[in-house]
Amino acid sequence: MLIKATNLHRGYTVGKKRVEVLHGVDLTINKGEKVFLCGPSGAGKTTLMYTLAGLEKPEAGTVLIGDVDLYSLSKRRQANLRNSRMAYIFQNYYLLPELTALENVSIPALIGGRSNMGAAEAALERVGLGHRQDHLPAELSGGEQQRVAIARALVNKPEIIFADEPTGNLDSKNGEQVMKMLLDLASEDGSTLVVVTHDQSLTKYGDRTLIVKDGVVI
Ligand SMILES: Nc1ncnc2c1ncn2[C@@H]1O[C@H](COP(=O)(O)OP(=O)(O)OP(=O)(O)O)[C@@H](O)[C@H]1O
Repeated sequence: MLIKATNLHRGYTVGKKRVEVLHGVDLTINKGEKVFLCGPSGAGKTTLMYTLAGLEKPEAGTVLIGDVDLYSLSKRRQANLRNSRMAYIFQNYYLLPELTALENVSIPALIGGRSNMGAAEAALERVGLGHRQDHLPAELSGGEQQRVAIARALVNKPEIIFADEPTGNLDSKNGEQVMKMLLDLASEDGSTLVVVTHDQSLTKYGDRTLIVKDGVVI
């Protein structure tokens, strides 16, 4: 067991209205597993992933990462845990526009206090973009930008990669290529992968698909 969530609750209050999103979610994800979170729009997939990923504190319940109770840690220790053991990929890539592809990929190493351009170059090679390292994000296609974001996620060899609709902005052919690349590279490194997607046709590449519906995992 690498991730164990127990009885997670999360809702939002907007004005006077309360929306319950997670109603007591329990799940376990094993080391090296590739898990998709699917389900209808608004079901709470992103909320669940953010909660597992240390990005959104549940109102009740616990998230264990290995034997560490994530939200019982101080904010600083949570940040250290995220930086050292996790990586994130988002639908909108979130590359820094004024930095080159190579500089973007090197950021996680710089945050960790290690300047390692060699590792960043190697990660860009792994996603097939060694020849684009000096390009700015605006000079790359959507699929290429997401491959740079994948290289950035891989560069520190994280234990867990969380991806929120990583192919949501790509056409179906590009999306399938990018998803396959992400799964293959995570497998090579033995990383655990948690991916939110609404595209059920891509879930065949994973080990397990969890359906989020009405605030629970079914
Ligand atoms: N910060 C917020 N404030 C208020 N409501 C929110 C907030 N974040 C999410 N919600 C609500 O929580 C519910 C679940 O949102 P979430 O983004 O987790 O769903 P999802 O399954 O990922 O949806 P989609 O597939 O459409 O992205 C939605 O009804 C949404 O409006």
